[in-house]
Amino acid sequence: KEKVEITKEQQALMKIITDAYNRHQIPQDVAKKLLQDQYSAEENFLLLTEMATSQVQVLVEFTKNIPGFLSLDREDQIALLKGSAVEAMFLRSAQVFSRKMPSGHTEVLEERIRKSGISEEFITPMFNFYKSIGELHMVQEEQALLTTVTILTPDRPYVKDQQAVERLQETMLDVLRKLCVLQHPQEPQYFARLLGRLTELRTLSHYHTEMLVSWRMNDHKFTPLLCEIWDV
Ligand SMILES: O=C(NC1CCCCC1)[C@H](C1CCCCC1)n1c(-c2ccc(-c3nnn[nH]3)cc2)nc2ccccc21
Repeated sequence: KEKVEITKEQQALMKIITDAYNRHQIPQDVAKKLLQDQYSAEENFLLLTEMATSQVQVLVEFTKNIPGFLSLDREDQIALLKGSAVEAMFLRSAQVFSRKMPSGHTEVLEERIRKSGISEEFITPMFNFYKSIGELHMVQEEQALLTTVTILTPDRPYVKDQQAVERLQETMLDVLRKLCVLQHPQEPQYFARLLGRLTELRTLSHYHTEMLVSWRMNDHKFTPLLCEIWDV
């Protein structure tokens, strides 16, 4: 049985990424807001676009802290951000949903999201994803590295130097793999399960444009940044 060991460099890399991930959190907590009051579909949609806009800004700041990201071709940096923004949003939403809350709060939050205005057909796949993320009980280092691996996906549209992105992603995957073995020794398949969630995430993100237009309301307004990132 080979001894899995995280090197000093990998330890330093993990600290940089986890600190950046925790530092670049959304200012106000959307879950708290949703638990406080019930809002109309219009108010919920506005809340979503506000949260998503600030999350994109936070994502840009976070990527600047990924060692090697700023050395990539600048247009490739943009392509990676644009290509991963929706997945990063659903991943962050899943982590918000899976956070430990006082008893009964998760059920209220789920109800508020179910009734928020999203069309029924997307509610099931979205919550299936949220619950499958919750079941993993990821530590914050795993959450930060999983988001980093998602951002560093080489086959996003318009990425020119895929090899450079692949090399970076492999560096992160190696740390994540070791971390999973050390954090979940009883579950040798944990790392594979974790990567399986990224496939589910990509599928969920394919629905995203349809999800947006299917909100039960007339006029869907977006911020300029979201028009750029969400292709709406
Ligand atoms: O604000 C939110 N998510 C932010 C979390 C932090 C990162 C940036 C996004 C939304 C809420 C908006 C207001 C109405 C209820 C949902 N949200 C979602 C969610 C719901 C539908 C779409 C979507 N996309 N396209 N159509 N609908 C996206 C995300 N899942 C959540 C799980 C836990 C907590 C909040 C959650």
